[in-house]
This record gives sequence, C-alpha cells and structure tokens, in this order.
Amino acid sequence: MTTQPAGAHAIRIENLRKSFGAGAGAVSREPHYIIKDVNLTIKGGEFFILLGPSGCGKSTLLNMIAGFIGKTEGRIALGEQEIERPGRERAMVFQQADASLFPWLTVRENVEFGLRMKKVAKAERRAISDRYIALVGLAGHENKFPKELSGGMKQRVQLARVLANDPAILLMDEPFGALDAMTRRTMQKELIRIWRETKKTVIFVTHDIQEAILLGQRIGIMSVGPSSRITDLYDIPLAYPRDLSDPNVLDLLGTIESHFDE
Ligand SMILES: Nc1ncnc2c1ncn2[C@@H]1O[C@H](COP(=O)(O)OP(=O)(O)OP(=O)(O)O)[C@@H](O)[C@H]1O
Repeated sequence: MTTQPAGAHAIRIENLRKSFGAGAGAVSREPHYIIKDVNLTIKGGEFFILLGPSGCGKSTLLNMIAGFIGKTEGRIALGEQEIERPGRERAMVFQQADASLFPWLTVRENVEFGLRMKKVAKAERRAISDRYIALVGLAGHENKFPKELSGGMKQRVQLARVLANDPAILLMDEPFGALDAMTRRTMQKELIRIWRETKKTVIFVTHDIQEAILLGQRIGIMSVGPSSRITDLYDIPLAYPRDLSDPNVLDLLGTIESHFDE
C-alpha cells in the first residue's frame, strides 16, 4: 500500500545525454549520443507514455530512470534526490516475463519472493500475495508453476510480484509486446484498472501508437536516433476505459500518426 501522497515522486529529467563506449567524454569531437538533451518532468501518479520508433533510445532512457545504467551528462532526480542507482521505490516490468520469473517457484512463491528477501513475516506475506494475485486476476492459480501458465498469465505474475513490493513507480518496457492482440488488449484494460486502484506513477514504453493513446494521460514522443530527444508532448484528456471506436481516440490517433509521417 503506497504511503506517499501523489505528487511526492515527480521525476525531473534535465539536459540528459547518453553515449555508450568509445567517444563518451571525448574532448576533441562530439561524442556519439544515443539520447541528447532530454528534458522532461513526470508527475507523481501520472501514467506517462514514452513513444518512439524502434532503436530511438526508449529503453535506454527507462534504464537510466531505473538506475540500471548511468547517464553521460545531465540530471535525473526523483523529488529532490538524484537517481544514481536502482531503488526500491522504482520497479521494472520487462517484455519477457519468462526472464524475470523463477521457473522452480509457484505463482505465490514468485509473488512473495521480494517480501521474503525483506524478511516480511509469513502471515503478512500471505496477505500481500493474496491481495496482488487477486488484483491481477490470478486467484485460484497460486500453486501453479510458470510453465503451466499462458504468456498473459506469466505477465500478470510479473506484475503482481512487482506490485507486492509496493514501488511508487512502475517502469514498463513494452510489457505487452510479446502477447497476442486479444491478451494484450485485456492486459491494457487490467493495467489501467490496477493503476487507478494503486495510484502508482507509470512510465510505459511502447512503439505502438494505439497502445499509447489507450493508456496514457500524457505521451512524450522521441525522435529517431541517434541524438534522440523528446520532441513533442501530447496530453490525452480522455476518460478511461478508452476504446478505438471512440471518435476522440481516432482523432488523436490520426494526429499522432501524421506526426510520424512527417
Ligand atoms: N549497452 C549498449 N551499448 C551500446 N549501444 C547500445 C547499448 N544499449 C543500447 N544501445 C544502442 O542505443 C540505441 C537505442 O537502443 P534502445 O534499446 O534504448 O532503443 P529502443 O527505442 O528501446 O528500441 P526498441 O523499441 O527496438 O526496443 C540503439 O542504437 C542501441 O543499439
């Protein structure tokens, strides 16, 4: 249960640059920047989408916010605190649930893993895992192993495990990219329901414009790399749940699609 009030966890990104390997920090010539001069503030509790073409640096930016990789120049701060490394208040949900679940543990044991590491007492662990397993719609599947689950169910387990650790910020890197279209749609709806119930900040990476509009309160568009930056921000003031048959959704879809045609 998140104890921080909404707004306590604004993420402020200032003049952020990232280059990998040779050339980083070179004096005589400009380094090869993957990301260059990203400036962005994401409000606490916001559902923010990072949208951009493949290879533009969305995952790189998300990984820097996670603290998994370092920045080359600039600043990323969470509240007043500069992000230098991973922290418990930030959790990543990956595209491949298989890579993050332990195959030898049941659904419940996977969900309770982080709590066990934190030495949370058994009864409390059970109460927390019950809550999040139910929240992601997996009640009744507690004793199954990952290999007995569909791709969508595994992604739900990953989400329940992350939520059980109660991070204020969910970093989601194309979490539904590996799912079939129907499961993906169901998971998108579930995520919106869970976000509204838990009031987390969500930063969600996708290159799917429809997904971006169905989910985001705000969309940041990254330009084609290298030297990618956020070129445009779109507010999506539409109520949830959103539907692709809604003329307002279709309007926005046209606007953002034309942005990429330019
Ligand atoms: N560790 C690394 N070393 C060198 N280059 C890297 C490294 N990680 C990423 N890159 C490069 O940075 C660029 C951006 O990659 P990134 O994975 O962030 O893009 P993306 O927008 O998330 O792409 P996709 O949508 O295809 O997942 C790519 O050119 C990639 O090759």
